[in-house]
Amino acid sequence: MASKPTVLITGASSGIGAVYADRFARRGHDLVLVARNAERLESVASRLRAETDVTVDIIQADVTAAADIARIEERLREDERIGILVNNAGAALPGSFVEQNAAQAADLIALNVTAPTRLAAAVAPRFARAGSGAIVNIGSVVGLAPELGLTVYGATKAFVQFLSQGLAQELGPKGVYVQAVLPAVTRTEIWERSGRDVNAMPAVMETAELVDAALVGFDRREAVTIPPLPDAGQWDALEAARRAMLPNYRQVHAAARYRAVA
Ligand SMILES: NC(=O)C1=CN([C@@H]2O[C@H](COP(=O)(O)OP(=O)(O)OC[C@H]3O[C@@H](n4cnc5c(N)ncnc54)[C@H](OP(=O)(O)O)[C@@H]3O)[C@@H](O)[C@H]2O)C=CC1
Ligand SMILES: CC(=O)[C@H](N)C(=O)O
Repeated sequence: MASKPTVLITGASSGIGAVYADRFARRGHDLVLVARNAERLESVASRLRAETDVTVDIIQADVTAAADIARIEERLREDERIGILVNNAGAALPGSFVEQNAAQAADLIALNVTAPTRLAAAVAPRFARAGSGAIVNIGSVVGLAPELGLTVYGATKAFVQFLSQGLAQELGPKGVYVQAVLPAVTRTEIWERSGRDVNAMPAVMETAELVDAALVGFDRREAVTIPPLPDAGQWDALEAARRAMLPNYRQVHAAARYRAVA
């Protein structure tokens, strides 16, 4: 058995996932790479096999297809070499909420919400039993910003963040590390695929810088890593404000401002 855990990365055929594959390979981790486009996956895999000593398997799969995700879940449950899951596969939608339709929203939720939840659920019991392992979930700063007009996409990413923070609470004491990574605009195909021009954005991070920063957070075992945020204190303040409200939710009566005036 390899001394370093194998890393399973979804959405590794391009963009952020392909850079994660590169970086974990260079750290000496064997890889299992997942995406729909087998040719592109194989191209990433063969380059990494040539440039590093690691073993790279590919799984051609659509994580929204029942039979395909079942195969990945089985691999996560049974392959004890896999010690890190990177839930990265994702997409965005073109247009505004009224320009999108219900089927597009459901498809996006299947990809950005259901798939990472299922994969985390498949692997978490084994990691918890072993007392080790890591789950990295790629969210987005859009999940913190309803103002941006990317409502369904942002809602899926808010879910990813909550899922990650909740899993960190549940699994952290069992020795399992869970990280939410929240990129902002990063130069990848997601923009073109969702009908947007990344070059029209005022600030764009390159994938290498994004992933290298995310891995600094990973190595520090941060629960939430926001690579573009200059002042970490702003995130800490948001978390402190949220936590300060927790004891106030336990009430028998509605708050005074909601009581009917006699
Ligand atoms: N780029 C950005 O500005 C930001 C991106 N993110 C997040 O980063 C993650 C990676 O996206 P990014 O690298 O930007 O975009 P890309 O479009 O370059 O990568 C998306 C990856 O997901 C895979 N994928 C898409 N749909 C499926 C599917 N149904 N089944 C399996 N794999 C799938 C794609 O491969 P294939 O087509 O071969 O299946 C591809 O490898 C996403 O979760 C995204 O939301 C977050 C914030 C900002
Ligand atoms: C909106 C997007 O497409 C982007 N992936 C982001 O999260 O910023």
